[in-house]
Amino acid sequence: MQKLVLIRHGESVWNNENRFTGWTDVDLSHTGHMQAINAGKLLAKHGYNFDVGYTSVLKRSIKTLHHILEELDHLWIPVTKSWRLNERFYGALQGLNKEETIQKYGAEQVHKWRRDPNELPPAIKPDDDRYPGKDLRYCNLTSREIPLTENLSETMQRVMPFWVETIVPAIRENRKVIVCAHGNSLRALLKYIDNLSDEEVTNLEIPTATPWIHELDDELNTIRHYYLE
Ligand SMILES: O=C(O)[C@H](O)COP(=O)(O)O
Repeated sequence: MQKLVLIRHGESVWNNENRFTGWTDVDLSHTGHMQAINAGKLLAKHGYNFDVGYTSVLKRSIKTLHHILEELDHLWIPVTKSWRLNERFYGALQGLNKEETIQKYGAEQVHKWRRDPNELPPAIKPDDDRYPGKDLRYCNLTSREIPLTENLSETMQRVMPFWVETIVPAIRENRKVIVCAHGNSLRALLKYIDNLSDEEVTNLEIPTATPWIHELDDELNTIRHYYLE
């Protein structure tokens, strides 16, 4: 039996301001830093340690993992950062306040944008300042890989190769793995590895900075999962 630890980043400044974030590189709030440190302390208290860590290329997730590894005195382990673990790209919603968006478009539409796996938020255009193609960290992506908007199914399509080609081989080599990512990239990952239905994934809400333990069998199917307390 292998234990895989998944964790969503701590509260970000825009989580706190209730704004759609997506690929915007927003920092952790003070609360977010504290949540991440506490998550590290909790993992330490339960005797966890890791051989390898994976995270996105967004600082709220990178810093959360860093805090955790610092608390475990494990800052030295290899950490791979990949755009494939980024939050879902929220298109033209990025930067908007979620409550104001509900007032403008209605609760039903906003719920669909947020939780329907097949609903696409309004797209940006490549001349938009929010276009990731303007950001150096994405310079090796093809134009097809750079999103203008994304639904959860598309997020799953880009998370999946990272799971299959990078994380799975590490688990098969018996390495102890922690993945620190985002609400929707983790939902996408779970949809794939646990074969969740659209309805199940729609109802899946992942709290910030709470270690989520997945016990896996030899085929890497989840036997059980729980949040560490
Ligand atoms: O990108 C965001 O705004 C959040 O990290 C996730 O938002 P959601 O819960 O509205 O999908």
